[in-house]
Amino acid sequence: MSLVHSEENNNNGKVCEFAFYKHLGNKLPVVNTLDDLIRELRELFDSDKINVEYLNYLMKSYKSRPADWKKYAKFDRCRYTRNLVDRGNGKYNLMLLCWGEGHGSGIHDHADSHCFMKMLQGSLEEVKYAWPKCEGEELQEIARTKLELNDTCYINNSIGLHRVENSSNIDTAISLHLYCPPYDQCLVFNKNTAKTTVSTVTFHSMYGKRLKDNDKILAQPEDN
Ligand SMILES: N[C@@H](CS(=O)O)C(=O)O
Ligand SMILES: [Fe+2]
Repeated sequence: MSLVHSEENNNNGKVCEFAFYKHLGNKLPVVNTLDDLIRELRELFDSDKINVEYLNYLMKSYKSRPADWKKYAKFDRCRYTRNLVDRGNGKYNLMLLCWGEGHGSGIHDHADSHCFMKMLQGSLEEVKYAWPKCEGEELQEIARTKLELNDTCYINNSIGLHRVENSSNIDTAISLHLYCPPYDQCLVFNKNTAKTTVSTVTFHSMYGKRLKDNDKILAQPEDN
């Protein structure tokens, strides 16, 4: 499986409105519900070549409707949770991340995975960092983005590292993440020293069912 850009997309990696449209032969699917989105994603990933503009289009065109996803939205008091929605035939993981007030991730990479993200509720701040040149140096911030309802964003290791935070102390936030291929380990970085630790990521629930604590694998990235 590989991710490809539409040939017509010469807009420096930005999504070209017409690229996927031409790719589809002018037939755009209707994505009204989360089930529509899941169906269209599965169909897209049936192919060996995944058109990135089209995947972006699908993530953008779904408009969040809480009734669609509330069965997956399970929070923890202490940290953000990862809740599996669909395994996409082993080619990708689609999941809901539930962020309590003040919850955030540590600074991390995404292994060899492409990460597409969409806001379903509330807002989050994403801070991107450059890869450190050597251990011992402080990580350099390269971008800071506020993500509001229905916004989408994308990251992979060639773009850099990031951390995500719900900075509100009154509202929770929920985001939808697609990782292809799925990954279960990533690197977590200390902001001041760039020292890394390997972190195994896990699910809080799968298909709407909470996992017992002893079914969960090791730890999730630490905040720092
Ligand atoms: N990539 C993180 C969430 S985020 O901070 O982008 C995870 O899957 O746990
Ligand atoms: Fe991430």
